[in-house]
Amino acid sequence: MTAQILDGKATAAAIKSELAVRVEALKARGVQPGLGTILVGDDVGSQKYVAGKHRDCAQVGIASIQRELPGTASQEDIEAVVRELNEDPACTGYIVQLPLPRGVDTNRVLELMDPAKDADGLHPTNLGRLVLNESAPLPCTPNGIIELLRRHGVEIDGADVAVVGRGITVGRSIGLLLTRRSENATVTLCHTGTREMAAHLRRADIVVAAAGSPHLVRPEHVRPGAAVLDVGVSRNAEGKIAGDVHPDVAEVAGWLSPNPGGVGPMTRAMLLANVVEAAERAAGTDRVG
Ligand SMILES: Nc1nc2c(c(=O)[nH]1)N[C@@H](CN(C=O)c1ccc(C(=O)N[C@@H](CCC(=O)O)C(=O)O)cc1)CN2
Repeated sequence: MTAQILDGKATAAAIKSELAVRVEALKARGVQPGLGTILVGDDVGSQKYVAGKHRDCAQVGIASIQRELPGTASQEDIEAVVRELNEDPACTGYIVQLPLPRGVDTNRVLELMDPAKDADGLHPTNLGRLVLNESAPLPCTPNGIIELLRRHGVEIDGADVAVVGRGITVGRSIGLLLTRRSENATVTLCHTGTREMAAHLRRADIVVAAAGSPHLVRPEHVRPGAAVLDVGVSRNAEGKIAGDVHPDVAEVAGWLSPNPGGVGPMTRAMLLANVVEAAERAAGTDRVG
């Protein structure tokens, strides 16, 4: 078997075209959505991801607001920029690029954000709303994974899903989305303390690998025909990317998201979707395009 590719790049391009129409409709009503980013430090990966977010904004007509701080910035320096974007009317939504440098209290920074401007869906109020089944911006990578599966016709309803990794951008929140009535999956969250991880993976219809551990998921871990999403990214000394999924998994899986070109572009597309939805909500209608 050779897996069908879950093409995130092409899917994200289609989503961006749909969003561009909605942004036009907002602008026709005098509403200009604007995405802010706060980048602290000089991590090459983070710089690339933030640059990509602003390229996407230009493509769909969203204004860009960029704030950069050195890796030596203090907690107070970062919080001052958060307060500034909370108050800036041109910034209709924003993100704090993660991870923040060691020593910074990430939770305190996230909690200081205005939840109405939280374009990542990572503010505790918005995560709480998700738990309570209330309307909230959805975390971008989990939402991107679901959209990627849906648009490729992979059955989620009733599926057994194994997630590897308990980070805040993916592992912690994806179960909240996948177990909603609209998705109806059964989710097992595996992590470094999980015994028999191979057995959990082998049983799954869908595997989401988000551990940041190169080639952790190997062909013998995957049920033939399963869908495998490669989310983790590790970079070697030369900056070359390795995903969490071994390339030979393509011989066993029914669907496989490439890395790069899979979940990453979908994460960015869902960020834009959150910005557009927030602007539409603020304009007094759920969808104007
Ligand atoms: N505030 C946030 N921080 C982080 C998030 C997040 O959702 N919000 N997720 C990740 C990084 N991330 C988004 O910020 C992200 C990762 C990957 C990509 C992407 O498009 N990757 C490309 C490859 C790019 C390259 O060459 O390196 C791909 O997969 O094709 C975009 C965004 C952690 N931080």
